Amino acid sequence: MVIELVVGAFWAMLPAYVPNNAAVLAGGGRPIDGGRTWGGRRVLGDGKTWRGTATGTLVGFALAFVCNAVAGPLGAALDVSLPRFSVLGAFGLALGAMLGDIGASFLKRRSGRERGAAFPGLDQLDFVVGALGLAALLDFEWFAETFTLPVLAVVLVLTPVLHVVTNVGAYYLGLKNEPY
Ligand SMILES: CC(C)=CCC/C(C)=C/CC/C(C)=C/CC/C(C)=C/COC[C@@H](COP(=O)(O)O)OC/C=C(\C)CC/C=C(\C)CC/C=C(\C)CCC=C(C)C
Ligand SMILES: Nc1ccn([C@@H]2O[C@H](COP(=O)(O)OP(=O)(O)OP(=O)(O)O)[C@@H](O)[C@H]2O)c(=O)n1
Ligand SMILES: [Mg+2]
Repeated sequence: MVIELVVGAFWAMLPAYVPNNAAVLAGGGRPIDGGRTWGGRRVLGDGKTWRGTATGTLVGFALAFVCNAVAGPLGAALDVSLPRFSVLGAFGLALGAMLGDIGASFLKRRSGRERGAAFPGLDQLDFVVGALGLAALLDFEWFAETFTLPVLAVVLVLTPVLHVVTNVGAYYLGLKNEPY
């Protein structure tokens, strides 16, 4: 049924959703590009740091094991079947989410956008493409079992909505400088 599909898709994406939240909360320090420029513009910019990337990846990866531990009782209480994460699948989702976001910053700088500028569409889906791509690359069997076509369709519709809601929430809580 639809509710089970939406809850399952949200659950399967949690290790990809949380890394960017954690990076915002823990970010700062040395930028990944070390201040280097390409074509007169920063390669990535000060918004992509080693600390944010490492913390985001670790938090997303660790969350997958918490999810695995509670999926049984929580699924039973909600009367839904919640997907489990393989080690490589979890790592792919967490690191891939960070890499997707970093890739988007690279594209933003190449297209002349300064740090913090919006790139509608890319901002909402960069981490989804990175997360699903790396998870599929690292553990395709688990990926194909978990991210069936209906689940992928829900992820593509649900994520931009959640991204807008969390970013506007984080902006009004003073955690982000821009509401996107
Ligand atoms: C475990 C840690 C360290 C933090 C978790 C805090 C938290 C409240 C997580 C919610 C996780 C979640 C399920 C999010 C799904 C939505 C999603 C697609 C998020 C993608 O991340 C966006 C992030 C950075 O965006 P960008 O790098 O692409 O620019 O947005 C910023 C988020 C934060 C700074 C984290 C804290 C956010 C809040 C406290 C916002 C308050 C949230 C609401 C009012 C609504 C929450 C709604 C949902 C969907 C649960
Ligand atoms: N890999 C990352 C991703 C995010 N952040 C932190 O989270 C903040 C918000 O993230 P994001 O919106 O992705 O970065 P922007 O500063 O908007 O930069 P960009 O335009 O390059 O996306 C960043 O400023 C930075 O403090 C980080 O340290 N490392
Ligand atoms: Mg931003």
